[in-house]
Amino acid sequence: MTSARKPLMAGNWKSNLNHQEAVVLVQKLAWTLQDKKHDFDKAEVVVIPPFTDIRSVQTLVDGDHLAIGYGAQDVSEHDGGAYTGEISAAMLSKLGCSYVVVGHSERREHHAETDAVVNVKATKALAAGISPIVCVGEGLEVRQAGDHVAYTLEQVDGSLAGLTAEQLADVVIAYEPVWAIGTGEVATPEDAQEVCAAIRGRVEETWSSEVASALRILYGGSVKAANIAAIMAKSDVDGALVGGASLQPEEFAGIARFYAMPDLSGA
Ligand SMILES: O=C[C@H](O)COP(=O)(O)O
Repeated sequence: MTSARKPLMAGNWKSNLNHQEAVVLVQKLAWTLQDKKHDFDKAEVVVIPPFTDIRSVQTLVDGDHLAIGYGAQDVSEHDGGAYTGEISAAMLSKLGCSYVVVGHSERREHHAETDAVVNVKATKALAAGISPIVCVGEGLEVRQAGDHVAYTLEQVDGSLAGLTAEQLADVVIAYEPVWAIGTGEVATPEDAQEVCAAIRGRVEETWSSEVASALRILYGGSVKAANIAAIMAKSDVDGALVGGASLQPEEFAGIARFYAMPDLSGA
């Protein structure tokens, strides 16, 4: 991690927690971070609840002046109209969302989202003033074939196609090897660094070194308080997109406080 890029720890709750449980979790997270004197300059902390929880989280964050940010797990390709079930970027903006996850592997897999769809969603988010967290990453077969870098860079190319350098300033990329998501099978810090560095290199080639050096690239996949310090020690990893561990406030607070954690990797 380079100091010019503020680390971002984003907790993707996926389809977990109703709006009442959401309030309890965010309160516990805020108390834990406050108790441990978390330095928000050292890591931005963001929760990504289901749509139904966002209004409650907004009310809590605003009412208690919390430094915790929040976002959504998906956004519509459409601006509004006759698209039953879709949530537009303007709606998320009105709810105060700073971030939206686009192209999560679970949406790519279960909702057949292509890079072209992810590209439109990222563009809609940016137009509404919301930073897209664009997810990329390979499955196990691709990894075993040794094609993980090329595969992931193709997703980066397709998902970010046509965006300007100015737009890239508000984009976050999350590298999530699918085989490491929810499996307990964490990629090694070296695995994460290899692909995150390749992504940064591709962004430098396509845009510029200024854009690449300012871009935050997260790692995601079985991140825990016990392994985050080793992952964050890598120069091209700027944070984490956390699933399961973000549902436990103590654990997620420990991840956010990676800078105070011992590196237990033995590396
Ligand atoms: O969005 C988060 C990722 O899918 C990682 O999930 P996980 O930390 O449960 O492996």
